[in-house]
Amino acid sequence: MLLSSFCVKWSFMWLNATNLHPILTFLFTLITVLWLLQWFRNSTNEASSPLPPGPTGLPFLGYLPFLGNHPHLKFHKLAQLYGPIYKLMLGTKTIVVVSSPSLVREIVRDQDTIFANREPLIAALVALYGGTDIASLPHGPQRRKARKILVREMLSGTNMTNSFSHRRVEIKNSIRDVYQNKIGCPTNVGELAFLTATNAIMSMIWGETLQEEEGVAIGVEFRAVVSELMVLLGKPNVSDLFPALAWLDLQGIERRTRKVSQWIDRLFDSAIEKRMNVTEKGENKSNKDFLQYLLELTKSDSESASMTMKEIKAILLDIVVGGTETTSTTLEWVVAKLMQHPEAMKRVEEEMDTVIGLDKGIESESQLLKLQYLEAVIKETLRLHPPLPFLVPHCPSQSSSVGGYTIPKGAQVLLNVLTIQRDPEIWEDALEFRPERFLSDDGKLDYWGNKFEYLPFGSGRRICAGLPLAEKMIMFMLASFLHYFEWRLPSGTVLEFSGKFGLVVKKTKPLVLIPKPRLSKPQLYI
Ligand code: HEM
Repeated sequence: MLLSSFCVKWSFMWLNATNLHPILTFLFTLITVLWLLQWFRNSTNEASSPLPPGPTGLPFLGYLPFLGNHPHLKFHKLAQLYGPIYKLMLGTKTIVVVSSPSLVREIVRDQDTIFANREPLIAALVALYGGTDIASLPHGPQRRKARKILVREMLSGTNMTNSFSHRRVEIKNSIRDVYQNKIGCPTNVGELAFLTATNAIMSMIWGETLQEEEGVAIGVEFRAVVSELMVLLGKPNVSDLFPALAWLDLQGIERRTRKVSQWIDRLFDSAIEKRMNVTEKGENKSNKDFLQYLLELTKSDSESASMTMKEIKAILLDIVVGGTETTSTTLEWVVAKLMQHPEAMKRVEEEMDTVIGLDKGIESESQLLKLQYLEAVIKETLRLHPPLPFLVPHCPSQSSSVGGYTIPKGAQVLLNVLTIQRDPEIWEDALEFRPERFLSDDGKLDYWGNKFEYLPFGSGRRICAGLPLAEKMIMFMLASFLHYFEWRLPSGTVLEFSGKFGLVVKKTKPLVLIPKPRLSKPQLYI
């Protein structure tokens, strides 16, 4: 019955289409064939073991027309309707959404080798050096090598301690800038956080390579570029969903991504050229920055360590793009939550007054380690507003069974952290902002993804490679912004908490606040 009514509708559409332009006729035929192939493939799978349940959608397009402007909220709603594992089609792509800790465990622990793969989409291939960056590479030796270089070299315990001074200088610069130029003025908190994070990360990567004024100018433009890239990477792209149509680039995503990535490539070229000039002159031999270390790998004889220039740029991209928007978005959500909950803000301030003191600045990492309530506030915000609510899609290298359902090879698997972290079956008063819950758990819920009910950084082989840096940066920036300044909403402003979809979900309406100094001595700001 369903099939026959579909056939009638379809023949009607077909007849109309054939009266149109021959290109449309060609497209129509192509899409029909692709859809039938997909339908046939799915029915064959279903015969062996069922695919997960899920909404049917329209022929060819699948669920695409129903996703709306807030796909993250739609995926969250569908989890409530279809349960902990559901499937939907977006064009020719199978999307599987997994929303329970026990099924996540099956994926990132029991079958991690199969699911630790990625299938980079067109925007990622264009922007991320042909998908040679850590986040896009499939599970295998090349990814292991790149990840090892990032995690063991740049983010090793020693390097994290040594790079504290870089973070301190850049955060101090931002504090001075706010004190001198923004007191009493509406200030975009996300933008401030982004510039601070970018400067701190760039300073760790290539130290003094870029001059100060050049750095500030780059920072402002860089934010626009990275924000656009995150949207382009997260947006459903017709070219991915219907590969046969990719050459048309109907939404212009490939063209826009190419433009953005050329901008970033020029930035890297300029930094690399300057670093090479400095190295040739024989300067900076003792205190190597990360770029210098990477460039030395281009000359390494060992195959397991040597890197091409393209691979180096891909790692740089992982750090500067992967580390800036995520960190600043988290910070913006945290400050927004604290503005909404003045009692929590008061407790944060009291803790800082006791640990640091109103007559002192933040000078060491050990001070930050004592700010336990602030840490709980960050964790609670990441629970309610994970910046990557579905992580980065995982893609099984072979068909596999999860929760009794087949997940076909090549499906895009979204681990629905948003729904898990707001599940009332798991969390008491799940939708309430209650940082205290992280104080009474004896530190069991950390960021390392061992408890599958709390995964803002993912879990398993693909867990965020920048986690040690992310943790330190958020804490340091946040503690500084809140210790040095008191923030208030401009009159007539209403706080709102909707998120704008992209790979990173950031606040739709930027958080704008007015700062006022908190500390007793002006010299602490200079
Ligand atoms: C608050 C800040 C951050 C958050 C919330 C965050 C979150 C995430 C998440 C959810 C993933 C995907 C995990 C998965 O697919 O299972 C990821 C991957 C990744 N992140 Fe982060 N991240 C943050 C900061 C950073 C920083 C500072 C860096 C770089 C220094 C970084 C580099 C990476 C890389 C390279 C990957 C890919 C890992 C892989 O596929 O093997 N991230 N991050």
